[in-house]
Amino acid sequence: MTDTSDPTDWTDTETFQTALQRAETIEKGTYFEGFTEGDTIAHAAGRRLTRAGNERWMGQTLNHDPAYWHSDAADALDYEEPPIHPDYLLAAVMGPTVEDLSEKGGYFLGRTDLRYHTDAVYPGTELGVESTVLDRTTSSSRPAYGIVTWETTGYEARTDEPLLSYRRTNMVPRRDPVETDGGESGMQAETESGPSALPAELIAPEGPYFEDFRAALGEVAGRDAAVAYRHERGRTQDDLLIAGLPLATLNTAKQHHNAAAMADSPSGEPVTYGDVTRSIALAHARSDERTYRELRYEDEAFHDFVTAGDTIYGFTRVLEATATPTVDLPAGTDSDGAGQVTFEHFAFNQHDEPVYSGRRTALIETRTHQ
Ligand SMILES: CC(C)(COP(=O)(O)OP(=O)(O)OC[C@H]1O[C@@H](n2cnc3c(N)ncnc32)[C@H](O)[C@@H]1OP(=O)(O)O)[C@@H](O)C(=O)NCCC(=O)NCCSC(=O)C[C@H](O)C(=O)O
Repeated sequence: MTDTSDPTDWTDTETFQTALQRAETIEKGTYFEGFTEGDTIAHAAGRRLTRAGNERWMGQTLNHDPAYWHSDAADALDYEEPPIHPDYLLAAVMGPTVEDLSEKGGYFLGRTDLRYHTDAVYPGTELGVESTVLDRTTSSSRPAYGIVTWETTGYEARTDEPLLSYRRTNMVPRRDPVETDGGESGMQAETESGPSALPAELIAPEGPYFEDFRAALGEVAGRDAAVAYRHERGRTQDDLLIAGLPLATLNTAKQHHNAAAMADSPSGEPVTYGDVTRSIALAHARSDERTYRELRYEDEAFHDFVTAGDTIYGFTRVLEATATPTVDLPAGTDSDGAGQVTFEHFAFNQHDEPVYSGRRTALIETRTHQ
């Protein structure tokens, strides 16, 4: 029987605070010491992908490509129906991994070898997600942290069909830090080492088609010049971007939604989820090109925090353009009417400081694609 004669007033503030000090916390997440190379982790069930979730992500990040919500536009890009946007798919795959891999906090440092395995993913897909610990190493600059790399695969849970995979690296807090994190950001280090030499001339392509990127590369070939340009749009960080979008993908990292916990962190406040920052910069770039398919991403890195009120802009460098794809195409992708372009994209803030960079290979429509 329940004892109703408890003399303790648990709602008395002093009593309650004492209880909080004495009580054990049932923890979430995994410290660095909890990861063993080679271990595979099956994450909790992922989201059932919906048009509403897709459109919320796309609308807020300025990925306003109608192929992902309008049937005629989808048909023009050879889709059966408007598919799930690749950036939303990526965030929805990473979301359920956070509880197991990165909820303890620490920095999302970067990701590489992101590949899409299938031409399109449609609403109604139910995600399954699995990760393997590839590497764990002590951080020499921050003894309070270790550095862990995982390989993650997102698949259709009912058929086991792989949808995408990537390798992600985070700093992960150690259970027993030997030192607190007082390190400075990567941008500070870069400033101290001084600017590196740029090509004498930066030019922009004349249009958004494959031929325009190839012509621009032809123009700079053999000269002290590069195809590199900025995109005009910016997106200021608000609560929906910082807390709303990651929570909608099941991303439980406290960095994005717990202001009290973040008050004691180096940023002093919640920070934007790396994949939101990235998606905004990519949206700016995509608005100046005729994207046909996303193929792969390499060497993505997050260089500095993004917080409320920061405005994210995009900058693009064009590295290569080939009429015939040189990378493996996702199953079912037909590259007719498109050429392969490799870009380096940057997100930067209102102080012109880069906060994200990554290499992206995509199929870009040719002028003749109907
Ligand atoms: C994180 C930073 C503060 C680091 O700054 P700085 O110390 O100047 O940079 P270093 O280049 O020296 O890197 C520190 C150590 O980390 C290793 N490192 C860095 N990048 C990688 C990588 N891609 N792969 C492997 N290892 C990497 C370096 O080798 C250094 O190692 P060591 O010398 O042994 O210590 C600064 O970069 C920063 O502030 N970045 C922004 C971070 C951020 O805001 N990320 C996105 C938001 S957080 C998020 O999205 C969380 C997400 O939800 C999740 O759950 O993951």
